[in-house]
Amino acid sequence: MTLPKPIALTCGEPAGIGPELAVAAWRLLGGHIPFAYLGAPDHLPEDTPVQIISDLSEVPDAVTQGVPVLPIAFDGPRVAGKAQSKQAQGVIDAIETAVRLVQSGDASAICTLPIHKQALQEGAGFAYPGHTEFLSALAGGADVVMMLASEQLRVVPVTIHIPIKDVPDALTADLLETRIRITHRALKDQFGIADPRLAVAGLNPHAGEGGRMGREDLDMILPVIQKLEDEGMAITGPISADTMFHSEARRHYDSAICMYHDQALIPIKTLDFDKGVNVTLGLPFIRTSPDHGTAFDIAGKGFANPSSTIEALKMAWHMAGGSF
Ligand SMILES: NC(=O)c1ccc[n+]([C@@H]2O[C@H](COP(=O)([O-])OP(=O)(O)OC[C@H]3O[C@@H](n4cnc5c(N)ncnc54)[C@H](O)[C@@H]3O)[C@@H](O)[C@H]2O)c1
Ligand SMILES: N[C@H](C(=O)O)[C@H](O)COP(=O)(O)O
Repeated sequence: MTLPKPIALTCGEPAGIGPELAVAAWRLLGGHIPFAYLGAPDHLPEDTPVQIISDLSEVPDAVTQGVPVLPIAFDGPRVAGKAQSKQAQGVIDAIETAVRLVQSGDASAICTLPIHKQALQEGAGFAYPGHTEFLSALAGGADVVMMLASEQLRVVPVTIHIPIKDVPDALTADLLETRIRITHRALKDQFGIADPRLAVAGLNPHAGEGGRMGREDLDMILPVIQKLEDEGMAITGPISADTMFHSEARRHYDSAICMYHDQALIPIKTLDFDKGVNVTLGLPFIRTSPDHGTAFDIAGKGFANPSSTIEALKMAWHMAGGSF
């Protein structure tokens, strides 16, 4: 059987926990999921056995000896816990390199370690609020969906990285319908669910309480749901967001569609912070990521939990056709 190509694992913010997570993942996965770290070899913890490679075809041999590293130029050493402006461009270069490798077919998927958005904006004028939007742009403006997924729950925020005050205006019927259709398709194609069931949250308290606490639920969300239901989609809502995440409620859907970032991410990070995976749907390639950020407060101290990174690598590998 032919194995999928290796995964390109981008370093993310070197001041964060990314470098130590890459090494922990390599040790725990024991080479069963071949990946290359795209970053600076000297940013990895001191005792790391590093295998410098120049091409991803070298990964299957290299990964049994050490962490395969495809070097990306960085200005200076890592300072754990403190982002340096001069290193912001290297972080972006690693992501762009990974995308080139997956688009050329040299990588089967990309997995991204956390970036610090503020550091990238201040250091390199990074114009995107996150990987999701940057990857969409690198893929030619693809309509994408941010999903966070774990064994217990999948969630999709319809609006993503925008201020809460802008949410009502950004939420349109077109956007909602597009995000739902992409999610539905991906649940079939990438998660193997034959007839996905979707539960859509309302925007307002009690999903608007019949229009008494806001009209978006009735005027915009409900008609989209009815249209998709008429087409045969298994979809319900708008549901009051405060009651759709308890264990009995979760048994009735395969993904929750939420109206804004924290409505979606608070429940999954509360239930499954250690094992949640951030996956971008709608791209012409596979992208996963751990569900946490750069964790500057613990970077370099050696106790960052690698479980979410391992789950992200496993999901990418599985989606690429690999087994583990
Ligand atoms: N995929 C990504 O690139 C991504 C994801 C989330 C947040 N971020 C960014 O990360 C930066 C910091 O965000 P934040 O402080 O809100 O969240 P965070 O996830 O970095 O940290 C929140 C808390 O969780 C802890 N934590 C996080 N990951 C951990 C791990 N693997 N093991 C043990 N403890 C862990 C941290 O120590 C901290 O106390 C922000 O710039 C944010 O935008 C990036
Ligand atoms: N919203 C994500 C989270 O809180 O986990 C995080 O910011 C990552 O987003 P990107 O994958 O777009 O960087």
